Amino acid sequence: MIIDRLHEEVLNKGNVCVGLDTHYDYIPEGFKKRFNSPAECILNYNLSLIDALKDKCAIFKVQISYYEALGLEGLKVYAETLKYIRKNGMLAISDIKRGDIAKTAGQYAKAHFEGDFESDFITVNPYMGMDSIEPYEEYIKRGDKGIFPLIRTSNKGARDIQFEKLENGKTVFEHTGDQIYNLANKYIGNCGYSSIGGVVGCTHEDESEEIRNRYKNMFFLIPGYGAQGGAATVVNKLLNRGNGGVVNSSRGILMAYKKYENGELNPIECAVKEVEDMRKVIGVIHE
Ligand SMILES: O=c1ccn([C@@H]2O[C@H](COP(=O)(O)O)[C@@H](O)[C@H]2O)c(=O)[nH]1
Repeated sequence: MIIDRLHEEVLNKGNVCVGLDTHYDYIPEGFKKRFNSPAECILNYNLSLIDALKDKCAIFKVQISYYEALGLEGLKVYAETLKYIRKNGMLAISDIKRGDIAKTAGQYAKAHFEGDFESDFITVNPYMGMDSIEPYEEYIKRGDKGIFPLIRTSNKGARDIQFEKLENGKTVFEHTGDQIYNLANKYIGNCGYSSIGGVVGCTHEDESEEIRNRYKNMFFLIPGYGAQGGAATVVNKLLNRGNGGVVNSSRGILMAYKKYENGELNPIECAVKEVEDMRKVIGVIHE
């Protein structure tokens, strides 16, 4: 199962998930000067980061919106970035957050688990119901693909809907998470986690320990670290003896150079330092 590979990557390289939400504005002027177009520059920034970080992170997450926003040129960069990650033996999460009726979800599955945009994991939005997740199962069953449905997101607005109490006494995110968890239990790998994981942000502390205990076999994609202010203490509650999750930081790594004097001259080295620092504060126990 694909989750066994991710579990192994965490054992070997720690819990960092490097987010490639690569906006042209995030790249320093000196780096930009070497290229003829924003698309070419973004691709080269990504490739340089992948080369420098592939031995220091568990996985890369590519946020599709930053590439879609640049039209066809951007989508070519998106495809090339995914190809490069996977060609280097690394795993990729495509952060696409799709959610639609089953027939349409089937096309999303084909689009992101095969062909030009093939990825190892995708994020999905389960709030249209469990039938919107079913089409991905065909790929999960085969063993080499996985999904991360949204459960409790990192944004402030998560409280608007996901934290609401239902008549059954559960919050909306627990009700959703429980249904995902039931399905996830069909696809447990040798490592004890399922290839159906869950997105749980590290910006809301209160229920974090409870969430970890409620979803024991669920591998978490944990966004919110760095630019959104998510804390290492929350991350450690969501992890399970140092495994069971990867922690994403995108802007915090892409623009790490801003923390250092003259950092813009060496943005890739600054990103490496950021990932190394991140590894030191999260998920210290591995077994
Ligand atoms: O709950 C969620 C789900 C997904 N995300 C995504 O993670 C990254 C976060 O970027 P930062 O720059 O590290 O804040 C981004 O791609 C989001 O779309 C999330 O933040 N929260």
